[in-house]
Amino acid sequence: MGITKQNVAGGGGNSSGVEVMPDMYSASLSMYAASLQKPPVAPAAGGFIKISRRKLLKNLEVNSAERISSWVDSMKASSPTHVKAAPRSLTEDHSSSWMLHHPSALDMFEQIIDASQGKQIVMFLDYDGTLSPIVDDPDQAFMSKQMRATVKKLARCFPTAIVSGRCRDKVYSFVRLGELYYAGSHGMDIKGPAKGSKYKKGDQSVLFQPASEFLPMIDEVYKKLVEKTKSTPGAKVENNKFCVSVHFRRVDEKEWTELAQQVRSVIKEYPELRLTQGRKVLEIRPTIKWDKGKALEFLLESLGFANCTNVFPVYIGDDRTDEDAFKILRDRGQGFGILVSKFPKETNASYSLQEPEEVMNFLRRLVEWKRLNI
Ligand SMILES: O=P(O)(O)OC[C@H]1O[C@H](O[C@H]2O[C@H](CO)[C@@H](O)[C@H](O)[C@H]2O)[C@H](O)[C@@H](O)[C@@H]1O
Repeated sequence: MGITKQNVAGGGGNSSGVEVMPDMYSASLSMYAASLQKPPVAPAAGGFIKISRRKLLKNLEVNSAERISSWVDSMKASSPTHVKAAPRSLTEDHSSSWMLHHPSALDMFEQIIDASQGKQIVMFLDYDGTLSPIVDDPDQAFMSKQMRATVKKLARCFPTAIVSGRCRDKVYSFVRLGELYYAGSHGMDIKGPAKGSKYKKGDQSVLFQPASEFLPMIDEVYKKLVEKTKSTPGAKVENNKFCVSVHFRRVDEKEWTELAQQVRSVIKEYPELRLTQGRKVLEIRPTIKWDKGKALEFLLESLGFANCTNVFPVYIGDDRTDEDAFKILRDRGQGFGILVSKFPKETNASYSLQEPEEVMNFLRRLVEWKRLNI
């Protein structure tokens, strides 16, 4: 394998180890950028920056308040109710121009197949919001029987991997298909098929966990977050093994600032961790240079397609964390990403699908095309 532990170690967040990925709709983007680009203070003679303790504490407080406020702006921006607040005509114009650049993968099916001709299609599927509809309770995010049957057939036709922010065991308990590759914890926990995949390489099953030394820390942070957020009604902390999710889908918007402060008060003690955001969820993970994009490259390599030109990876996902994988495909100029979204979003994906039902239809068409073209 060309990917080692050494080249995944290293910082991914800013100097405080905390990074929020802001949403395109948010005015917070510029505020966030500005907060990262504060003019440097000129050092005094001798290389020291002279600053009184009182001023230092005051600065820390202000920075912390700014950071909390940019988190909350970003939390609001990721909520469709805020996105819909734009004037209707503007939304419609934006929407149709977005669809021109990211057409439906179902409408473009023939063109997609033409582009893949002669190449090995490899399928990468996100779970929540892609294979299963978004629901209020993360423990109830089941995929339908029909979707499961479709993914099973898909895996007979093409090498297939599930790439999820969830803990690998949890996503496996939802999907229950032993013939797939699974990358849990945003790609930080990769395992090859347990049984009967014709795409399995060799006898050994792949197992790759680039963040294993963070396990005790993540466990500790999970417990602290559970304790800290228990006073916020609706907050739910999920242990995803190599990362932790703090859900605010069921938290009243008036409590979001309080929740952000609670999360910040825990993770400020851990510069080795960073914060990113998904759909109504704050995600805390190690600052190693590893994400769903790196997991995609690792899996292609494991499948024997490291330097191949005749491979055609297709990645389908709905979340900000899936953008890392879309970008890898765009940069490699191989295959493409499909964003699952009902709303226009800034994305590196080439095509779009509106919801898991459309994802299932797209996968069924792939299976049918393969059946007719063996
Ligand atoms: O990479 P994914 O498979 O998309 O995982 C990302 C997060 O998905 C889950 O949360 C999301 O789905 C929940 C169930 O529909 C929903 O309640 C929540 O608001 C969404 O953010 C999962 O629970 C998280 O741990 C994952 O990080």
